[in-house]
Amino acid sequence: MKIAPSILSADFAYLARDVEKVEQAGADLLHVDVMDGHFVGNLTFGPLVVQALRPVTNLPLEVHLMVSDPGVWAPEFAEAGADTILVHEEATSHLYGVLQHIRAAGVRAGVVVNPGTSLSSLDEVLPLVDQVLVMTVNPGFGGQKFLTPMVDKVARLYQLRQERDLHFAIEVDGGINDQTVKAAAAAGTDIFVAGSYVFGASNVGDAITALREAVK
Ligand SMILES: O=C(CO)[C@H](O)[C@H](O)COP(=O)(O)O
Ligand SMILES: [Fe+2]
Repeated sequence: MKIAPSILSADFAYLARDVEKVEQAGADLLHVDVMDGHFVGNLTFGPLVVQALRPVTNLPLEVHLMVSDPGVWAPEFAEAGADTILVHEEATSHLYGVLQHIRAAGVRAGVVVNPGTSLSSLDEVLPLVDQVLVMTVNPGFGGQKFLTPMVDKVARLYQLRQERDLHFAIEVDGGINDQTVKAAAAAGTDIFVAGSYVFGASNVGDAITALREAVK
């Protein structure tokens, strides 16, 4: 399993310090939630924050684009040093092209589905992506409750991957803690985003260890 702490729940006044903490605690990658106040009702980071983080960590940076114009912003985040860029299916009518452009820039490309979006809408892009992110909360805010019905969606995605002999990583995002992680893991998740559970803990190392222990 890979654990991707979401810096949405970090202390923004001490971002580099918090990133260093999770890196030392054994996080596998860093999840950066980019929100534009339009696609979702919250505003967070721009490419300059990714550019600032790049030299302070060796962790791969994955950018979760919750913006209305992913085709406009993806190149900016690629340039800023993103290793993976995740684009919402719901955000663009040019999903295939945006994913192609991300890959052409030498960056891993992923697609994201909101809880209400069917996996069938990903049929044509699955062979093109390195990662599929199943939202397990409605996007926009950290600290929300895990949507249990999404476990079945992950299981169906896992099955689809096998049937079509594809190799994308399966990721979940939202409401992951030492309990919800179990069902998500059993359904076939490879990468677990965790924001409030990790950064809200008194010891981030203990929180990351608890996630790993929970799925053993
Ligand atoms: O994309 C997100 C919200 O849109 C966040 O990555 C997600 O909510 C993580 O936070 P938490 O683990 O606290 O639920
Ligand atoms: Fe996210």
